[in-house]
Amino acid sequence: MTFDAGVPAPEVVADDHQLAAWLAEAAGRRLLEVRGEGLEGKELKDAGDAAAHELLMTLLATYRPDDAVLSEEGKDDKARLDAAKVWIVDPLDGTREFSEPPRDDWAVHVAVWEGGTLTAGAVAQPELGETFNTGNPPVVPPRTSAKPRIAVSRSRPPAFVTALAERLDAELVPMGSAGVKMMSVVRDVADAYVHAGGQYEWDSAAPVAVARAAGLFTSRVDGSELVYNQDDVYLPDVIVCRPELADDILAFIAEHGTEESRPESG
Ligand SMILES: Nc1ncnc2c1ncn2[C@@H]1O[C@H](COP(=O)(O)O)[C@@H](OP(=O)(O)O)[C@H]1O
Ligand SMILES: [Mg+2]
Repeated sequence: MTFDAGVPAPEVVADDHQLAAWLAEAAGRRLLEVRGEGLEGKELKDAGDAAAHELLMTLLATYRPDDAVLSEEGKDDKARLDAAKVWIVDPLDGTREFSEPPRDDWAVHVAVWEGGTLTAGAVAQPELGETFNTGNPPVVPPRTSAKPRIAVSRSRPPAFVTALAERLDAELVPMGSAGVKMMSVVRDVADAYVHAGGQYEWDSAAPVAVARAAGLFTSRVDGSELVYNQDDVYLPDVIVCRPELADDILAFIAEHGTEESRPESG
């Protein structure tokens, strides 16, 4: 089967925000197609990772031939460290959930890094028919829950987040994909996503760009800035939350640490 991504309009090609959204949406369509091919388990995971990566690499080579790319599924070309602009992509975030139809908690991440900072980003959630992006930043609705809700990994929730939830009198909302969890804060499905113990730049770059554009608080768990396009792309912790929760979350972590978080389990 030959997938047809279509052709982006000239104004889309001319704008990083719009191109990021178009690319994430196209890769999402490709992933929906792969999901319909009858594969299961590891075969479905591998097919999804590969198909979305290959499509994004082809499209980026076509529309941004001069820019560098850092992809979870590609070889890390360190030329990106000297590049003016780098596209940081996670072709399929929440691979585990992608392989468990009809779950909808998986995403495509496309971010742009330029001059030391994230300048654009898009997170597609194909099963929701939504592509959150910095070109048309989402408006965070008023909070509908008096009790804070903390989005947490469904397969490997860090132990300290359970303690944090007790302190804040919050409830945990388990779901897959780092991008889906950050967008859940944008969508008022959760009020915070707090993670430590392992992750890479592609897991957070695009959703952090979108969350910032939507006015949410973003940082490392020690309150320092999230920094991208580093030599070592391991970026193990992140907070995305409604601004009014940031002080309490940072204070709890400063006091108790994140030590109990479990190491990578695959
Ligand atoms: N401890 C850890 N070490 C490395 N990567 C981690 C991790 N915890 C979560 N991640 C990555 O963050 C993403 C979201 O995970 P989770 O759904 O458990 O919250 C997944 O990305 P991928 O699906 O792209 O591999 C996962 O691999
Ligand atoms: Mg990922």
